[in-house]
Amino acid sequence: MALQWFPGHMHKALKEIKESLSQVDVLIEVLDARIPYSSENPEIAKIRGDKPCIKILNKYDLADPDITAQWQTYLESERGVKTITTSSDKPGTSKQIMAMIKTMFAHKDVQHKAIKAMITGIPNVGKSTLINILADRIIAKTGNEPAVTKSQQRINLGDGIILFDTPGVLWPKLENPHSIYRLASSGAVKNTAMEYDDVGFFAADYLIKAYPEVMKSTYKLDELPSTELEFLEAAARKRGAIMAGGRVNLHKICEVLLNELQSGKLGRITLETPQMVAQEKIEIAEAAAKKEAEKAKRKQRFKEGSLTPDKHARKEKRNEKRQEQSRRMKKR
Ligand SMILES: Nc1nc2c(ncn2[C@@H]2O[C@H](COP(=O)(O)OP(=O)(O)OP(=O)(O)O)[C@@H](O)[C@H]2O)c(=O)[nH]1
Repeated sequence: MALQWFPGHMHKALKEIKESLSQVDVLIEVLDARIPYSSENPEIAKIRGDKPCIKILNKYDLADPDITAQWQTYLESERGVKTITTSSDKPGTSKQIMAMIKTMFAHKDVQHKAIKAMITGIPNVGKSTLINILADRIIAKTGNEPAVTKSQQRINLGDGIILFDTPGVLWPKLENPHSIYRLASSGAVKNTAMEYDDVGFFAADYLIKAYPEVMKSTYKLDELPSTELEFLEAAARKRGAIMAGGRVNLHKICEVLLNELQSGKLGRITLETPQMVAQEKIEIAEAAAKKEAEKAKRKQRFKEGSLTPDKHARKEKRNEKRQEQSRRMKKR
C-alpha cells in the first residue's frame, strides 16, 4: 500500500489528547458521516474510558440518510455515545450541539464552573469548519487539503461552554484494509497518496452493488454491468474517456467517478454500513486466527523436522564426541 501514516506523530498526538482529556468534561468526536467507522481512530475510544462523548456525523449533506440513521442507532445503543448529524450548510448546528452539551451537564452549576469540551477528528473531516460554526466567527483555517489545522486553541463558546481544539494531528487508525480505500474514495485522504486507479476500481465495485440505480442513471447505461471493469469501460464510453486508437481511458474515468462521488454529484452516498463493518471484523479476526494457526503448525513441523531419526542420531553422536573430548581434557 502506497500510503504511510506517521506513527511518531500519532503517538505524540494521542499522548497529548490523553493529557488534555483528563481536564475536560466531554469529548466531541467529529466523524465523516459517509465513513463513520473508517474516519474514527479506535485509540480515542480506549483513551476516553467512560468520559461522556458526542459523536458528530459531519458532511451529512453528502451521506445516505437511511444508513446514517443505522449508524446512529449502532453508536448510541452499542457504544453508548450521543450522536448528532451536521453539515456546514445546515442552520442551527451550533445551537443543537450546545443544547446537547447543556442537557448532558444539566446538573453542573455553570454559574461557577464552565463545561469544558474537547473536539477531535481526523484531517479533512470538517473539524475547523465546525469550530468556526460553533464559535460563530473564523477561528480555524479550513481547506480541502487534509491536515490544515495545526495548533491547539481554547475557545469560549459562551453559555458556560469552553471548547478545546485537539492538540496535534489525529490520523485514522487502519485496522481494516478496506478503510484506506474508503478514506481515499471519500476524499479524506488526498488522491495523490494512493494509486488513483485502485481507488476508482474499489469505488466502482462498491457503488454498482450498493447504488445500482444511481450508477445506471448517472452514466446513462441501459444495463448495469456486473463487474467494476465492465462498468468503468461502459461509463468511459458514455463520458468520452477514450484514448487514441479507441481504447477506453480507465485512469480518466476513475478520476471522473471519484470527483463525482466526492462532490455529491452522485447524490447522497455512504461507503460503509454497520452490518458490512461487523462482517468484515469477523473475516479479519478469522483470517488472523488462520494465520496464527498456520504459523503454529509451521513451527511445530520445523521442530519435528529438526528431530528426525537421522538428525537425532547425528546429534547424539556429536554430544557423545563432545563429552568424550571434555573427559580427555579433564584427565590431562
Ligand atoms: N459537503 C460538505 N463539506 C464540508 C462540510 N464540512 C466541511 N466541509 C469541507 O471539507 C473540507 C475540509 O474541511 P475543514 O473544516 O478544513 O476540515 P478539518 O477537519 O479542519 O481539516 P484539517 O485542517 O485537515 O484538520 C473543506 O473543503 C470544507 O469546506 C460539510 O458538512 N459538508
